[in-house]
Amino acid sequence: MAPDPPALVEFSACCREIPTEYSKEMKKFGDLLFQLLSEALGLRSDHLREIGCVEGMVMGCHYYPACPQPKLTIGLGKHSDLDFATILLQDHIGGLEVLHWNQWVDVPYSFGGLVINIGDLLQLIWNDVYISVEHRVVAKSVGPRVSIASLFGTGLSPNPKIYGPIKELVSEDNPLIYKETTMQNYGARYFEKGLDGSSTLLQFKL
Ligand SMILES: O=C(O)CCC(=O)C(=O)O
Ligand SMILES: [Fe+2]
Repeated sequence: MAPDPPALVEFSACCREIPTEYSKEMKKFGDLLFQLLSEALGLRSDHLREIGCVEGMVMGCHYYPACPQPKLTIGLGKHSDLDFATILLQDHIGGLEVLHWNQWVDVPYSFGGLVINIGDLLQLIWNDVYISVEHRVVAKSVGPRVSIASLFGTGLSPNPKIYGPIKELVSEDNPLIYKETTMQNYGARYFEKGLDGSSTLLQFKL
């Protein structure tokens, strides 16, 4: 949906306006979110925007049908997002879980609530100051469940920008952990590996 949103005719007539409107609001919210994240790290408030963290946004719309045998299947396997950050809207069915101290913890549905997931590329440029969250979606016997993920990053689209740990966040106490990469290269490694439960970040450790 950003930087080049698809032409309206590419959407089915029934879902032209709401997703377009929603993506515009998410883009605005993304601008604010990355300002706050910059400030939280003691950087200038426009730091993350200036290096292009809000330039690209992909919207992933998920549909999980009700499952007759939820114990035998999984909605979406364990992974961390490859982008800078994701703003996630889930519905009342729930099922999203995050891995915390090796335990799966439920992320309950909250009316009007948005879940923010830090992605791999933010962990890389933050040099592990904050960690990209591993998460999954368990199958449910009720449903369908619908969720919309607004992923900030340009994924596999050509983008020459090079990303590496932000200088201000590297110190004697927090030495350089990751190699530099483009988003496209990171995305290619991420998809090549697939959702096997391990982190693509390991391939970028120095
Ligand atoms: O459906 C969900 O709640 C999670 C979706 C997700 O993890 C993703 O799009 O990366
Ligand atoms: Fe995800």
